[in-house]
Amino acid sequence: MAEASASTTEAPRLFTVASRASVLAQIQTNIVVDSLRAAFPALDFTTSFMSTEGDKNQSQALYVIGGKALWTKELEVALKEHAVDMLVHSLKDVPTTLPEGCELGAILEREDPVDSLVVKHGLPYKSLEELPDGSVVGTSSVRRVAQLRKAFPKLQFMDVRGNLTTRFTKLDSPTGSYTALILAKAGLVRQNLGSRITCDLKAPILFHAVGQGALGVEILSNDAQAKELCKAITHWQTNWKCRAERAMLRVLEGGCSVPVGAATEIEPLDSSASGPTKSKLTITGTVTGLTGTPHVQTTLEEEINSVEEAEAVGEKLARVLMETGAKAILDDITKDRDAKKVEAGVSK
Ligand SMILES: NCc1[nH]cc(CCC(=O)O)c1CC(=O)O
Repeated sequence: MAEASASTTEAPRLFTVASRASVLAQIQTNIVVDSLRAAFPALDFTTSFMSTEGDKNQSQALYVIGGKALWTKELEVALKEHAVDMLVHSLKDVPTTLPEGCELGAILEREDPVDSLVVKHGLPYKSLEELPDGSVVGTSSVRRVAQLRKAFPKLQFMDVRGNLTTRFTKLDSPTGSYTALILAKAGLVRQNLGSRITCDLKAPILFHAVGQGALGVEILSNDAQAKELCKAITHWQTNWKCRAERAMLRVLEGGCSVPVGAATEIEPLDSSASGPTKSKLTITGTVTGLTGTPHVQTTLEEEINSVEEAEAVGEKLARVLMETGAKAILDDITKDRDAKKVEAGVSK
């Protein structure tokens, strides 16, 4: 703790922890600041919230307005200008490759990473199986639609954008067209809306997104003090699992808008160890065609001793997936998207 405080000749450093201005982002930032304060009671922390391009542009499809960097770019500018010290992100929204000079300093303990079903207020259904034929299910994730289309061919999946409040208003409106929404459980729970969940959709029905449910803290690579603070709030099991998932996605070259799913478990093999220790990592990766087929899925189970070894397992998993059909699926999607961009008048 003492090493992290400023030298006695200078004023103590105030750490500004920043994120997007959405309700969820603010809640997540407060989780990070609470952990920092608990670990470093003598240091000063404050928060800063800014709206990003992704928050402002809610009408155009995500593949038109750009990739994942949409949510992080403005924040990274503030980080690089030293206007703020740490950025809090939903890890699943963080690109697998960060800009030069930035890195993920911390990954905090994951909430349940699964997706959940929320049914329109007043309707008696609990699960996707119970929804009447033709029901409209709202989700803007190609991963969810691709994986669910084959098992539920009689349901219609429709895009829904906006923050959680907007989405719930659209769902519950008596004249609205949605019968249900699929959302990440973690976001619902963190916003105290867990009571609206009618069921969880887990593997093997639906594999969650890479990094889903975990918080990531981005810092400048040359900020040794921030790095040390981040190390103290990192949950090593979540870190190993999510680094493996992200390494897989990096090799698959997918952003948030590719139908890649994951399910990861880690079992420490030395139960007496309190920190990172030899563990059994079990990771499943999936890549699904946009219509539900083809679907490739592989599970690797390996003993690992470090986060680097976790990443190596994720990379290996991606290579196996690529060789067994993922490459054809992803190439197809890229072609299709480029064609749509040309139609929409956007240069690639
Ligand atoms: N893409 C939007 C997004 N980014 C993170 C979350 C929820 C929290 C999380 O997964 O960590 C959500 C909403 C959702 O997918 O329902």
